[in-house]
Parts: sequence; structure tokens; C-alpha cells
Amino acid sequence: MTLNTLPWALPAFDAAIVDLDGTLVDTLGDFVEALQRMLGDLPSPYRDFAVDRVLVERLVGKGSENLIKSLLALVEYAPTAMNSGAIFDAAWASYQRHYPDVNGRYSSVYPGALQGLAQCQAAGLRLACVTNKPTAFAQALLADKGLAGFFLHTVGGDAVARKKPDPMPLLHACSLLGSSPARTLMVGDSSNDAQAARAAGCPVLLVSYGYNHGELIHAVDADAFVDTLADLSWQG
Ligand SMILES: O=C(O)COP(=O)(O)O
Ligand SMILES: [Mg+2]
Repeated sequence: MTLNTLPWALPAFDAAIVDLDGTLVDTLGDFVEALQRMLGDLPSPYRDFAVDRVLVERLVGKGSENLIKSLLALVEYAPTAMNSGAIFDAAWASYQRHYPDVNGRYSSVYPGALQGLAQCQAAGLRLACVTNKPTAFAQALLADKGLAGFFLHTVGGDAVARKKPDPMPLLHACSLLGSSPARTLMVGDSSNDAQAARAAGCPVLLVSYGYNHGELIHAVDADAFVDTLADLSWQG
């Protein structure tokens, strides 16, 4: 998509809310590694299951708890000595232990993401990162990738009572940023982001390269799509 096909220019907004996984940083490698280490701490058949990027791309997006539960459900047909509640508790504790060591080591900032953020900042937009990733993991990742300085606030999946696609984290971010939803652009990569934005009343732009639960992103109800965040422009 070229600059001119965007329905607005950045000065149409006072603020922007930007998603993290699949929008700013390709984190599939971090998830694969953390989940594989987690499974390695569990009994058979969990420890024998191989995780890959394609699988994680399909499962990621609704927070860590959902990711772990969905993965465990894929192997739960096999008999195990532990019940599924105990397996989840062990998996959760293991994932929390491993993720900080993995965070940022197997992931990379998408081409154009830094430029897009810089253009938003230059246009005077106040920026918040709203992600379903736990806040501590999100802050550490943003810092590791040199992106933390762009954001006034980071609202993680554990920051408010409900996660995207609920509008609650977006409305919370709008209030932290002091901006009205109608003048706050949501930038994301999945139907979670778009549904949350619609429900909050924020215009929504989706990137075409992220993770959308294994489904086509262009089928999602959004105001615009871009192939790179560098397409975000000060001029219309
Ligand atoms: O951790 C997740 O489930 C996805 O996080 P996101 O909201 O940054 O895409
Ligand atoms: Mg995302």
C-alpha cells in the first residue's frame, strides 16, 4: 500500500496505541523457545511434543495463559499421570521461569517499525503500547529492542481485568494518554486489535505481516492495512 491510499494522515490523531507481538517485533522465535523449554519440564507426552513457528502463529494473540492452555490441549489426548489442572500449574510456573531468559533473544524488530514510530513521534502523537503479553515481559522486550523510549505507557495483558479483544485495555490507554478514542489510532496485527478498537471507538490500522490466528488479515474489519509501518505518514 502506498502513502496516498491511507484514509488519514498522522495529524488527524492526538495519540496512537501500538500492539507489540506481530506488529513491532516478530516474537515467534521467543515463544517457540520458551514453550519448548516449558514442555521439557513436563512429563511425557508433553515433553516429547515439538513446537514450531507455524503452530505458535496460530495459537498466539490472546495472552500467555491462553497460549499455554491451547498448546497443552493439543497433546492432552495422550494419557498422563498428572491431571490437566496440575499440568497447567506446572507449565505456567515453568513458562514464567523460562520466558525472561528467552525474551528478545529469538526475535527481531520488523522492517519499518522503528521508522513508523519515529514518524508518529515527529507528528506529535502520544504513544502507548497495548499488548496481551504480560507487562513485565513487554517492557523488557521494548527496552531490549530500543523501542521503550517511544512509549509513554505500556499496558500489558495483566494490567487491567480484561484483555483485547475487549476494549478495556485500549480505553485505559486512552485515559492514560489523555486522548479521546476517536483521535487515537490503534495499530495492530490481528482481529483482537481490530475488535478492541471498534468497541473502544478508535480508528484501526492493521499490518499485513503479523499473526492473525492463522486467518487472512484482510478479511478483518479495519479502516486501513499497510505492509510496513514506514507507510505511516505525516502527510495525507
Ligand atoms: O502475547 C500475546 O498473546 C500477543 O500479544 P500482542 O497483543 O502484543 O499481539
Ligand atoms: Mg499482535
